[in-house]
This record gives sequence, C-alpha cells and structure tokens, in this order.
Amino acid sequence: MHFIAPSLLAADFTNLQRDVTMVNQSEADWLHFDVMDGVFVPNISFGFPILEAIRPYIQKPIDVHLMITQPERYIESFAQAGADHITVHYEASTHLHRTLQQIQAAGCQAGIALNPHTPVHLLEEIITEADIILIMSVNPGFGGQKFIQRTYEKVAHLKDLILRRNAKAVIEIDGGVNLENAPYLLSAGADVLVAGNFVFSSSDPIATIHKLKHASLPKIV
Ligand SMILES: O=C(CO)[C@H](O)[C@H](O)COP(=O)(O)O
Repeated sequence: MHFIAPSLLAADFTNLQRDVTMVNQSEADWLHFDVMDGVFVPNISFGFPILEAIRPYIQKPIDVHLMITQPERYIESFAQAGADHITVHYEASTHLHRTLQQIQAAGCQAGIALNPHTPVHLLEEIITEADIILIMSVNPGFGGQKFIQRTYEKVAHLKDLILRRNAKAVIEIDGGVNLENAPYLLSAGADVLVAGNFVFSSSDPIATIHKLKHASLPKIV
C-alpha cells in the first residue's frame, strides 16, 4: 500500500493547528514540510519556528523537503526541531554522499530530490545510500502548479534503477498530484504521493486523503 503525505504549504496558516489535527484524523501517513530559502527556489516558505510549533501536535512523521542551497549547514537543526525525514536536492548539495550520512547520523531518514530537468541516471552511484528519492513533478517553489506528464517515464526509470541496484529507497512524487494522475504514478512505481492544494483546497480534505490512499492502479482493457 502506498503512502500519502499532505503538504503543509497548502494549509491555512491562520489555522495551522486545525489543519494539523485534520491530518492526524485522516489516513495520511506523513506530513510534508516544504522549506524554501528564496535562493534555490524563487519563494520563501517557513522554517524552524513553524516546525517546532507543530511538532507537539502532529502524530505522523514529518517529511522535511529542503529547497535550500547548502542544505548540509542545517541538517542537525532540522533534526532537533522535529524532522523525521530530511530530503535535500541533488542540485543543491555538492557532497551528497556526506550529506546523506549526516542526515542518517542525526537520526532521520535521508532523501534526495530531483528537479524536473535532472535525469535519474545521475543517481547510479548514490541510490543505495538513500532512504527516499523525491521526484519533483513541477518546478519547485510554488504549490498549485500543473503536473508535468513526463514524470511517469521518470518514475519508471527510477523504479528500474532501484530494482537493478537492489536499493531500499522509496519513490516519492511531489507537485500537482491528484486523483487523475495518482493511479498512473502508482502503476509506474511510486510509493509516496505528496498532495498540497488537491487536499487542502478540497471541500472535505479527510475524504480527499482517503480517496488518494485508496487510489488503485489503472485498469488495462
Ligand atoms: O514542493 C512543493 C512546491 O515546490 C510542494 O510540496 C508541491 O508543490 C505540492 O503542492 P501541490 O500539490 O499543490 O502542487
């Protein structure tokens, strides 16, 4: 069964406790937490104070996605603030092998994110060290963007690489995920679906999470 990770970026920031409670009551598996620095991506989101504020209330693992330059400078701080997983961008970390070790030494699961233009084959020498590979299915920086169709093929390539190298990494998809593309992403090999606006802008977020959680593979006729 796949995992669902609602993205806090799309929550109502004037009602964070209500939205975190909704995630607790839902079938969501993780809470996705997007950190943007205004340099690696053209937007600034939130950081340590919000993570520390929600940590006592959220009952699910917090999946921190660092869209920041030189992420290695902040690994221990995010772990101390309550992160369970820390994902850094392939494009942002010069010594990625060392950064993954740093994340795991801090007691967190270590992830690598790929921008839409970054090919999967660049992971060949590092795939066995990662716990999570996050495929960006939009250009990072903003919620509510249109899903990039080419993602399906990329997920299938990544699944092949994971199987070929006997790696343990799970495949997470982030950006524009909805009930139309979810079955095809799962069919291509996705394990975790991040969903921001599709969940938080829906009239019944708990029901929307339920539908994503029970999305089935497309039927072949
Ligand atoms: O990483 C992100 C943006 O950079 C968000 O997690 C992602 O965009 C999810 O939001 P939505 O489901 O609304 O596209």
